[in-house]
Parts: sequence; structure tokens; C-alpha cells
Amino acid sequence: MGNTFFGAIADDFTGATDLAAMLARAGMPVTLRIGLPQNGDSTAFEVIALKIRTAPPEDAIAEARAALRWLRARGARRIFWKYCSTFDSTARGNIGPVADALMSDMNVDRTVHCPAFPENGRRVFMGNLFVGEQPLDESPMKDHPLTPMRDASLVRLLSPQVRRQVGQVTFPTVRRGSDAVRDALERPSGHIILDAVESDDLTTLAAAIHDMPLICGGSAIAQPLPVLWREAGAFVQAAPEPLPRPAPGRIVLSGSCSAMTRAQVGHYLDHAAGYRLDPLELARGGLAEARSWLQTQKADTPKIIFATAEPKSVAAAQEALGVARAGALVEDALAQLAIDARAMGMGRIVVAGGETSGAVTNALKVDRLRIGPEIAPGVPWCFAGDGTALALKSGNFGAETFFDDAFALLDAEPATANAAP
Ligand SMILES: Nc1ncnc2c1ncn2[C@@H]1O[C@H](COP(=O)(O)OP(=O)(O)OP(=O)(O)O)[C@@H](O)[C@H]1O
Ligand SMILES: O=C(O)[C@@H](O)C(=O)CO
Repeated sequence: MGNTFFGAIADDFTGATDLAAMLARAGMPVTLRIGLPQNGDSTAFEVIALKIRTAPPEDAIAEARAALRWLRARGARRIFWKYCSTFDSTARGNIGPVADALMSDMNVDRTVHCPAFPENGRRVFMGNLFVGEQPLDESPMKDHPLTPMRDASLVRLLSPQVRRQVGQVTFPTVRRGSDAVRDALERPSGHIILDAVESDDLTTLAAAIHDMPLICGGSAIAQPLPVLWREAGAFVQAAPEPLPRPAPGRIVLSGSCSAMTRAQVGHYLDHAAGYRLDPLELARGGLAEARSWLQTQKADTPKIIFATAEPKSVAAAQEALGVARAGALVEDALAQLAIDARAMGMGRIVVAGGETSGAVTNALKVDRLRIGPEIAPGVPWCFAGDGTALALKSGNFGAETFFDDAFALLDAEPATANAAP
């Protein structure tokens, strides 16, 4: 048995950094692994970033199971299946199929699902997921390039994906407090969706679920849990360590087409040099022009390379090339450009988009990240072994000024990993 207490399996890379940020906020020394770890060492809080959100369900299940085996072999007693706070999934999965598989392997007959992240406007009321003031299916998530969300009812979204029953603990019970939630969780087995409207509701829920072996959801429910585990003396906490100082060169690479990223890119282009990638042109002419453009740039001036586009233009590229090929062309391009940027001395790299972040971190051969200061709720600076700083931004996270906020924070930061709040 190893010394791991908490083990998370995240379905994409920005989701993994988001979860790691919440644990770091709670003062936890968290290690973020990119892909299934190949080596034997482990720490008390492990987050494994996979890239399985849109993979075929069989592949997603196989990878999640392998991650579970790795974590349990190191002693993990709490497993967290981290998916998107906007429940991003295709009709076939992978939220449900992976949750079912983890339940079977762990031999548990119930788990909870809590995607709510009130600080970022994701709220669950009577089992319906809201983004800001809009139901999920009326929010910009309806136009997501890979996982368009066309329903807001979590029961209806999850039921076709799972073999077990789907139940609910709704808002009136949550507002009656942790004991009421605990009582309500005694009865049903299967998948139980939890309502949460404000961050206080997450604290209520955490007190009711902190001893469950498997928790599924967004990152926010993870923030109130460590304090409860620490009070119970469940793990030994390591001291924070200083972080490296990355090379000052900087670049933003954006493959996210979310509404917020579009606003952030627009804002940054007011004062940064920009190069737009178009999947149709990439298919025709390859990447040479973009690489040449990058070579003309100075390392430490603000710059952005982006495929970020309006839904109409994304749809046109997808129609011509197919969804997967359009996505892969952009991801491969940004991955190669990240390699070029790092070779040019850009040690501060902001990536927008979960799939895009997966492609970039894989290309940079990053296998482990330490967690630094949080730029915006759910987006921390992360530090690779060679000192490169990466901020992996979920599509809809951050303010309009996010890219400037990110670099300003790093310019100012004395940098200690996982400092307690
Ligand atoms: N102009 C474009 N046309 C077609 N596809 C694009 C275009 N730009 C980006 N893409 C693809 O759209 C997908 C965007 O997914 P990604 O996960 O990177 O962003 P996101 O969904 O906004 O972020 P998150 O998952 O963190 O919310 C990627 O596969 C990307 O390659
Ligand atoms: O939960 C979220 O919204 C994010 O961590 C995410 O998963 C985006 O890909």
C-alpha cells in the first residue's frame, strides 16, 4: 500500500487543473499527472488527467479503469471522477459508462454526481443544470464543437448512459442540511444527482458525502472535502515547495471556440500580435505559414495563435472536413506551435480549451505538473518539471481579461506550490 489518500480521474486536461486548483485552494499538496503515470512514486493527493471526454466509450472505460488500478495500488481510499461542470458528453457517454465501470471495479452500489460550480455560474436546481441564468441547453454549450448540450435535465442526460438507476437529492433537502442529505442518500442505490445552487450548498453536501468511496462531478464539490478529511486525520500533509521561475517569453494558444474564449481572444487582440488558424487552410496548405509567423515574433511580447471562431465558421469547417478531422487539424497545429514556442524561449504558455490543452501538453511531453497560483476560479498556473509554466484554461472560464491576468500574476508571483489559503 502506498501513501495516496485521494485519487482523481479527470476526463480532460483543463478539468484536471481545475480540480487540482480547488484542492490546492484548500491547502492540499496535489500532484497532477498527465496521462496514466508510468512510474511508481505517489503523493497523498493525486489527480490523473486523461483525454477521454469524447473518446469511444470502450476506450474511455479502459483508460479510467487503468487509472483507478494505479490509484488503488497506491492506497487511494477516495476516488473522484472529474467531468465537466457543464456535463459535456456525447449521447453515448462518457460520464455514465465510466462512472458505472468505476462503481463495478470498486464494488460500490451508489455514487453521487455534483457538477455544480456556483462560483463559475454552474448551478443545479431540481436536477436541471444552469449556466449563468440559462438552462444548459439554451447556453452557449448548445453550440459546442464536440459535445453540443441539447438538454438541461441531468436525469435525462445521464439515464441513457448508465446501467444503474438515476435518483436525485433536490434543493429542498439540501437546504435542510447535511443530516437530511445523508438520510436521503441512505435509500437509493445507483447514481444520485445532487442539487447545489450556492457554494454553501457544496459545504452542506460535502459534510454528507465525505466518507463515500466514489464521488463524481465538477471540481467545486472537491474544495470543501479536504478540510473534513484533515479533521478526521485521514492523510499526512506534505509541506509546500517553492516553484521554479519560468523563462519570461510568453504565448497564448487557443483552440477553444466557447463564448468566453471568443471574448477573451477579441480582447487580447486589441494589444497582442495575433495569427488565426483556419482548419480549411490547414487542410489545404499545412502549417508552414503559421510556423514562419511565429519565428518572426519576439519571445517576450504578447502574442496569440488561435483557431477560435464563431459557431457558423466552426460548422462550415466541420461540414467540409468532418468534426474529428477539423478538431484534429487544429489540435495538431497548436501542439506543433507549442513545441516551436518553447524552443524559442517562451516558458509561459496559456492554452485555451480542454482538448487543445491535452494536445499541447502531450506534445510538450509533460507528464507531471505542480500547481501554482490561481488566475481565475478553476484555472491555476501549473509548472512542468523543466520549469515551463502552463495555464490550461477551460473554454468558459476566466474573465475577458484572462490572458493579461495570467501573465500579470506570474510576473508578480514569488511562487510557492500549493500554498494554504
Ligand atoms: N475553427 C475551428 N473549426 C473547427 N473546429 C475547431 C476550430 N477551432 C477549434 N476547433 C476544435 O474544437 C475543439 C474545441 O475543444 P476544446 O476542448 O479545446 O475547447 P473547449 O471545449 O472550449 O474547452 P473546454 O473543454 O475546456 O470547455 C478542439 O477539438 C479544436 O481543435
Ligand atoms: O468543470 C469544468 O467546467 C472544467 O473543469 C472542464 O472540465 C472544462 O473542460
